[in-house]
Amino acid sequence: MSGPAVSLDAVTRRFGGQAAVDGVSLEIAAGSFVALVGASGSGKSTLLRMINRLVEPDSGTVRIAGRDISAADPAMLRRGIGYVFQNIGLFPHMSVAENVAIIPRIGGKDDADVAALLDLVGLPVDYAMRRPHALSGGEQQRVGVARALAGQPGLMLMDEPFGALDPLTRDRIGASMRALHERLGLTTILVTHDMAEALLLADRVLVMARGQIVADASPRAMLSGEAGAEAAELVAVPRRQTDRLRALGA
Ligand SMILES: Nc1ncnc2c1ncn2[C@@H]1O[C@H](COP(=O)(O)OP(=O)(O)OP(=O)(O)O)[C@@H](O)[C@H]1O
Repeated sequence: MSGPAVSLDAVTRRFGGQAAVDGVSLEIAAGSFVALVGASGSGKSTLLRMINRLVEPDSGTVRIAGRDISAADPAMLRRGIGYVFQNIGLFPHMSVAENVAIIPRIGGKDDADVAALLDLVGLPVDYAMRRPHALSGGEQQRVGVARALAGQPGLMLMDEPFGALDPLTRDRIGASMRALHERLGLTTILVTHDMAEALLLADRVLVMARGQIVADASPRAMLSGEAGAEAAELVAVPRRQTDRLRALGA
């Protein structure tokens, strides 16, 4: 099984005359893991949210598995797409199990196998009866991932999902997301501010600036400086940190 291909053709979205996403054309291969990086305000979230129609483009076409999504019913469309974002917003009055099961229930699908989903995201099964407030931030994000997976999506859209987590937890959840991506044959698009995370998790890194894709390369090509000045500037940050750490340890 493989998640769907996603394609954008000259997609533009303006807010108050300013283009947040400016004529972006892009082909994302089925089953790939793509990271979207770039400065704050460069248009990453807007681009991502046009793929599940939380934001509508002013012009251009978004296709999933070759189908123009503007013709789809937005609710139906979202049933096939997992969406995880920072501070996922679990329902506080519901148990973890109820939070996870709500997506398939809304979608009219069979009940979710909550135990299997918790296991998939690395949470103990006995967490199922807890309320969200009794979980750490990282555990809540894992529940958010389980909830997003409950509808058995082929496509996962992740918007800074690990942003509020400590670095160790972030590293662990990132690695388990990559493993889940492989295991479930997903297509994954991850928005992140962390270039090291993008380089370590993704097959392909897209750099956005001023609403456009200004670099598009594999992590290896990004690291070797073949992806242009904007990418080199971003890659320089983790590289400088690594050098400084190495110097400290010497
Ligand atoms: N609903 C909205 N109304 C008005 N302007 C918006 C709206 N959503 C986004 N924008 C503007 O569009 C631009 C791109 O925003 P977007 O959230 O896509 O950037 P981003 O790269 O995801 O930023 P960040 O990394 O800070 O999350 C910004 O200038 C933002 O202020």
